[in-house]
Amino acid sequence: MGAQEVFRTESLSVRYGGLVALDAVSITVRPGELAGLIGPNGAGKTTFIDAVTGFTPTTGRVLLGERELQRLPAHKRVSSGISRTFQSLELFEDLSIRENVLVSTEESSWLAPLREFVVPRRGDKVRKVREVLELVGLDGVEDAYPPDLSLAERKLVCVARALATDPSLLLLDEPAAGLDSDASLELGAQLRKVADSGVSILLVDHDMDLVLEFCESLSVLNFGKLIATGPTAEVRNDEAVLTAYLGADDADDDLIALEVGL
Ligand SMILES: Nc1ncnc2c1ncn2[C@@H]1O[C@H](COP(=O)(O)OP(=O)(O)OP(=O)(O)O)[C@@H](O)[C@H]1O
Repeated sequence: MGAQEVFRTESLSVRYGGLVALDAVSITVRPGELAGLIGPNGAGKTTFIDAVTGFTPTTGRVLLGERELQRLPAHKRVSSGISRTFQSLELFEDLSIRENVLVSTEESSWLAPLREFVVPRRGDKVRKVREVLELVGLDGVEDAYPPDLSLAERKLVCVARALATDPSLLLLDEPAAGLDSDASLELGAQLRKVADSGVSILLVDHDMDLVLEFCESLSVLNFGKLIATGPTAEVRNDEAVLTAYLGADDADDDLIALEVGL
């Protein structure tokens, strides 16, 4: 892998029966980059995240640094440095924010309780929770519960929880869904800070203002195929991208947003 890349897929493909949901997709992400992955509904964006994180069977290669991950189960990919969030908020409502984030610092090994007994690490973990909450701009919320927070804050807790595993690549599946445009832009600014701290981010989102404003590079999927990838300024003017969005019959909010953004 080149020095300018931290993450790369090569010809990553996913089939669901007769449907090719992802067709030989090759994407790279650079260190500290906030990269965007966009595409119309059903284009294969979540499938790409599932494929990279080991949630669905694939062909092709997934590389993080020099390490090949495509044959590893999902939990080993996490310990190798890939972390993700899900489209739905996956917070435990009756656990405090501290406990919600602590969950992802727990080791999956059966030896973990023994190790914890010999060398207790709860203090380190609590410090880690504070550190990742600060990184997403949520200082002092550890003792609150998810219902006490705004939707935007709860989404940032999900990002913090993904950060608590010390990933070198963070995959975010539509973190701005349901946020108004101001909250979405605030989220983008916060993600920019996370990327600046050295964590590379691949951001899947429908919010075109968000990706055009904050992402340094964009990859565009359509019907499972990668139709463009490169610096945002180039991809936003790409002919195939304009056709995929503006040529679509279904002019829903996302497409209108891209049209306005373009
Ligand atoms: N588990 C599955 N089994 C069968 N087909 C699936 C499965 N998951 C996704 N698909 C199909 O694969 C295609 C890609 O879906 P995917 O959810 O990856 O798209 P997306 O770009 O994330 O869409 P959206 O923007 O609506 O979230 C769609 O045609 C979808 O119906």
